[in-house]
Order: sequence, then C-alpha cells, then structure tokens
Amino acid sequence: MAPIAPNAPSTQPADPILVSFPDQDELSKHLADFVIKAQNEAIERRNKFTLATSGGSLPKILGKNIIGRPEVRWDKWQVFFADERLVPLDHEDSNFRLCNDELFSKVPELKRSQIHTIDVSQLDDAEELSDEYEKQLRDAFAGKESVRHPVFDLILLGMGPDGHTCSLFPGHELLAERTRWVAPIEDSPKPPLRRITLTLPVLEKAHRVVFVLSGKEKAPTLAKVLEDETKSLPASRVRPTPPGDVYFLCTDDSAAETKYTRTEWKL
Ligand SMILES: O=C1O[C@H](COP(=O)(O)O)[C@@H](O)[C@H](O)[C@H]1O
Repeated sequence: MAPIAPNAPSTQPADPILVSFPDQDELSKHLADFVIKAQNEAIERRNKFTLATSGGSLPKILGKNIIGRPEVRWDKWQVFFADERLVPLDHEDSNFRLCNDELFSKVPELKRSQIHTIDVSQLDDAEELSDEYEKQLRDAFAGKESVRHPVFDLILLGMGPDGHTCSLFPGHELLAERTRWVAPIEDSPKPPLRRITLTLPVLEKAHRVVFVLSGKEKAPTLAKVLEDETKSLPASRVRPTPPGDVYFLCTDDSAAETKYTRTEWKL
C-alpha cells in the first residue's frame, strides 16, 4: 500500500463554521459581503459565478443589503434553485416568486436567462421535471464533457424547525440518494407535497455552503444540528468535501442554545 504523504490534504470534511450577529440587518450586511467575496473568487477562477439559492426566509435577508452594491457583477451570475415547490412560478408558495419579489425583480442587470427556474408550466411530472433540471445543470456545469457532480461556487440554504434543508426532510428516503443531482419528492411533510430538490452529493461538492438562519425559533434545532454526532438531521448531514466549507451565519438568538464554538467574523 502506498504511504500517505505527510502533507496530504485532509479528505475529512471540515467542521462547520458558526458566526452570529446581533440582528437580522447585521446578518444581511455580512451575508452580502460574503456573497460578493465568493463571487469575486469564482470570477477569478472561471469568469462566472454559480449560485444555488433557497426560498423561505432567505431571499429577504439576501436581497436587503446586496441590491445596489457596486461590487456585484450581476452579468456573471448563473442562478439555480436548491429546491422548488411544484406550483406555478407566480404562486405565493413558489421559491422563485419569493426570490423574484425580494431580489431578481429589483436588479434589471440580472437577466431572466441567467435564472434557471423549475417551471411546472413547462412539465408537470415531478420525475420528468427533476430530470430536466438535472440536464440544465449538466449543460451549465459540463458543457459537452461529463462531470460526476456540479461544483457550485456557493449554495445558500435555510433550515426548518424540523432540521430540513432544501426539500430534504428528516427520515426521508431521499437522504440516501447518491446518484441523482436533482430529485423529486411527492410526499413532503411540509406543504406543498410536491417539490424538487438538489441532493446531498451536490451540496457536498460545492465550494461553499452557507446556512442563513434568523430568529429564536431556530435555536433548539441549530443546537441539535451542530452538536448531534449521529448526524440524524438533514442539515447536519451537509458536510462539503474538502476544500469545501459549510458556514452557519445566523442571528445571536438563533445561536443562543448551542454550545458549539462561534468563530470571529473575518472575510
Ligand atoms: O420549505 C422550505 O423551507 C426551508 C426553510 O425555510 P425558512 O422559512 O425556515 O427559512 C427553505 O430553505 C426551503 O427553500 C423551502 O422550500
């Protein structure tokens, strides 16, 4: 057996990085700085910035302080969805609609062709729709070459009180999915029932994954996620492969119940 090189990079996922801020506005400002840094590094690497975003509380926190920042190179962004609810894009449950209301519609420089939606008006079958979205990812990430996984520059995630993230729910069989990049779920415990989600292998391959959490109702779950060695909750299973990192950026009240070490903010 070949000896392990003494300075070989670790293959073990790094521990999550937890940073907390006094309130949602501070969280939002620092999130904007973080996204801009990720954007700049991505543009330097490949002259484009691939982002997957979630719905829920995230779009508002993201939109509030990034709109109008002169450093943002909107023309370089390619935006995908970490998950989507299978409702029309203008429905109030649609993650696209939330993102559109809070961000996209306020940034004319970000063209509709740069936003990769999961659109039930084009295809209503959840299986077919997830295959079609996976194809969009393959086209965007691989061109004509084949790649094992897309490597997003940044994935922004939320976390529900049950520990779900994307549309990956506790105890659900989709947590075991290792082949597909995108998968349908038709029995979501949280309405609406029908959704499409990125799978864990895609989250694990990203350069950076950032959970964005605000409010004291997230506190008990965040403590479980960071301290649960058994990794039973979906959010605790998101551990990017080195050199990828996972961050939890949150308000102080979200972090109030965890004993996990907080890191000083530095960019
Ligand atoms: O259903 C969903 O919930 C999660 C968490 O939402 P939040 O409102 O607690 O932030 C969200 O990240 C996901 O995109 C959405 O489909």
